[in-house]
Amino acid sequence: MWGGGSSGVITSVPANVEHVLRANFANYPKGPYYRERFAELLGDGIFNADGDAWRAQRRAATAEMHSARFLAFSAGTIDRLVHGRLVPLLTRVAEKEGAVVDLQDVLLRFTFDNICAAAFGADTGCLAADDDVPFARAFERATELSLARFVTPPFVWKAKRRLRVGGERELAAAARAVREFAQRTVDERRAELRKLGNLDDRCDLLSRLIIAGAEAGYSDAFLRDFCISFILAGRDTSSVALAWFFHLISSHPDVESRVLRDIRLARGDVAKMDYLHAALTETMRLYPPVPADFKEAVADDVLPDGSAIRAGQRVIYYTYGMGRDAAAWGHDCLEFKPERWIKGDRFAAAGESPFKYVVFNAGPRLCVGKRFAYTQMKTAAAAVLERFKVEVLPGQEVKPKLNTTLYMKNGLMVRFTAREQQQQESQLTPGRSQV
Ligand code: HEM
Repeated sequence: MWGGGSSGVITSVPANVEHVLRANFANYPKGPYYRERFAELLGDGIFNADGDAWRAQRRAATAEMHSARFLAFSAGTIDRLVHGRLVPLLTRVAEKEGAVVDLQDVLLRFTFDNICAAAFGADTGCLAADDDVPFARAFERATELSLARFVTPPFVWKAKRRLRVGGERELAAAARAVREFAQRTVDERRAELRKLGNLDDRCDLLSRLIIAGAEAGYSDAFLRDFCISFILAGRDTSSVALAWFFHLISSHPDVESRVLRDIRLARGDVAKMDYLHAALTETMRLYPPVPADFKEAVADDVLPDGSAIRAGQRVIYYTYGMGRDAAAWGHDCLEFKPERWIKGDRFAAAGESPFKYVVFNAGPRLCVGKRFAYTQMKTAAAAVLERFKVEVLPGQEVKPKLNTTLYMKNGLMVRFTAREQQQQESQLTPGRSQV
């Protein structure tokens, strides 16, 4: 990449990916190229860290996120947001004659609120707000401007950073706003602990880490960076997956019927929604929220397919291409078929190498939020689909945006119709199909 100031190999071969992500893990950290570009926003947070700093945060994150306490708490935050804010908002849209909404935008607001509630115990209120929320806006700008560094020659953005001009000046301000918000939340939570003597009523990650930190000695910077990394990792990925899911469902009525049946049979227990789980998994095979990712080699190496890698070069693995490879998925690899993931009537990924489907990464740096993400996506999809028929407006161009997250470039304009209303209308209008 001439502009980006780096070189390397791009691959979609599962054996190469397994080599990088697991077999020779120590040789492929995120590396300085990544760290430098995200330094202002992420500091030493888990998403940006390698070595001991990464290991310490990974251990803390895994212990907390797999605890029964956090699982119950996060399911509660998801439920409250879905039923207390998302469904009422969509009901208002459905009630307005002819109203159209950008579903991707609504979902992005939902997941931002959700990840902030889980990470900080903070109510950012994006779903309820008519306008942009300053913290969310600062976070978005800081992310966009950090990513711009990946495609700008280093001497250009480094000179702008030194001179504090243009996008670099804006990045410094946006990252400062994010870090100040995070620091304020840490200060307030520590003050609450001093006042009450405990944080027993709080189950968010920050509060649990403050308690755990009494022994482990986590600094304010550790806590702040950890939470910011979590927001970056968890804010947009599940919303774009959901947006692509609704898009695919709208053109596959047979899949929609099976999803609805699955939702009804599960009676509100998302763990039992196997077909919905499969439909989301299949959506992300075709539209992975993180379409490509990379690691940087510490020492010279040779990949299993014979490609030579020099120290400092990057290995980019192309998740989007891997999901659409006939060699891995068969001649129907471009078709949306959730049945691929069903054995009997249960979801089954068994037999699939985790290095063939690297949507959540694989190996020691597997996504920590995978379970959270599925609960969140299934709860939201079930609540929406059982109440509304989602009609994607015809004539719009739905296509991916060139970005590190697979957003829809122009959003997804949809209309909602309440299911009961839709049933009445289809009884009155002969020929209109009923789901
Ligand atoms: C559909 C939704 C999601 C997808 C597809 C996804 C995908 C990924 C991928 C590809 C990575 C590896 C990134 C890298 O190493 O470069 C990752 C890491 C991570 N994800 Fe997710 N993610 C999702 C949702 C979430 C959520 C909701 C959270 C938080 C609750 C989360 C937390 C994390 C964290 C903390 C890491 C860093 C792990 C580490 O480096 O050890 N993710 N995710």
